[in-house]
Amino acid sequence: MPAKLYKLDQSPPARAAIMVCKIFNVPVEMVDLNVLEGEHLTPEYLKMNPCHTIPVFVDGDFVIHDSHAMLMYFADTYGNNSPLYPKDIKQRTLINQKLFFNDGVLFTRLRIIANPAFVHGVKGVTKMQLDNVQETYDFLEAFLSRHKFLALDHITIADIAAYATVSMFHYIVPLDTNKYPKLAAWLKEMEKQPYCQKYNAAGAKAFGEYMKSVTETK
Ligand SMILES: N[C@@H](CCC(=O)N[C@@H](CS)C(=O)NCC(=O)O)C(=O)O
Repeated sequence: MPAKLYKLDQSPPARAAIMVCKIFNVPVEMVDLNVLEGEHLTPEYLKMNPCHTIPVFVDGDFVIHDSHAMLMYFADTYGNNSPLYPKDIKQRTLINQKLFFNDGVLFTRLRIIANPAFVHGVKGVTKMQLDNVQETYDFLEAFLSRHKFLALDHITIADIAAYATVSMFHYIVPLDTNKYPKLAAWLKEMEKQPYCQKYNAAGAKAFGEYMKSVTETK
């Protein structure tokens, strides 16, 4: 049986997994999940991923239920020493740190807004939730003042994971490009990457516009 990636194009972690699969030609069958129909809540899906999140990668009895772990696994297994995830332990640690930053800070701050709206139909957003997104622009600007990209001076899997998330932020919190020039330049550079254009742009736009429509301040 071929390996499968359960995904949803509107989901940032799923898009990051798709982009890295495509970059490294990971042999995988892509399976779309309809969250609105509860396809992530079936007993079969919960057996693979009790947390019922998307994406999930399954290869026989080997299951990965976190996109960041997937990116590391895809790079190590199919990346052939790619600079996207170098073997040098210090560089790797800097990349891992920014992958955890995406999961723990960037994506979490988006998920707190997006999940209630998309999964549970709860509309509206608090000022604090928007301020939390705004604050990530300060973090990102500071990181991008140290290196050209988030972890190093070249693109790594951490940029791909973070871009999948941050490319949606401006729909809910407009970005002041004068105040955040490094972040604006990083967004522009990432936007140019063919895999971002092909596998991120449409999903980010669709979900971003949806988010904009449901996030009037409470
Ligand atoms: N840390 C996980 C987070 C995945 C996640 O929260 N995905 C959202 C979609 S963007 C989801 O599945 N939400 C549905 C749910 O939690 O029931 C990852 O990186 O894969």
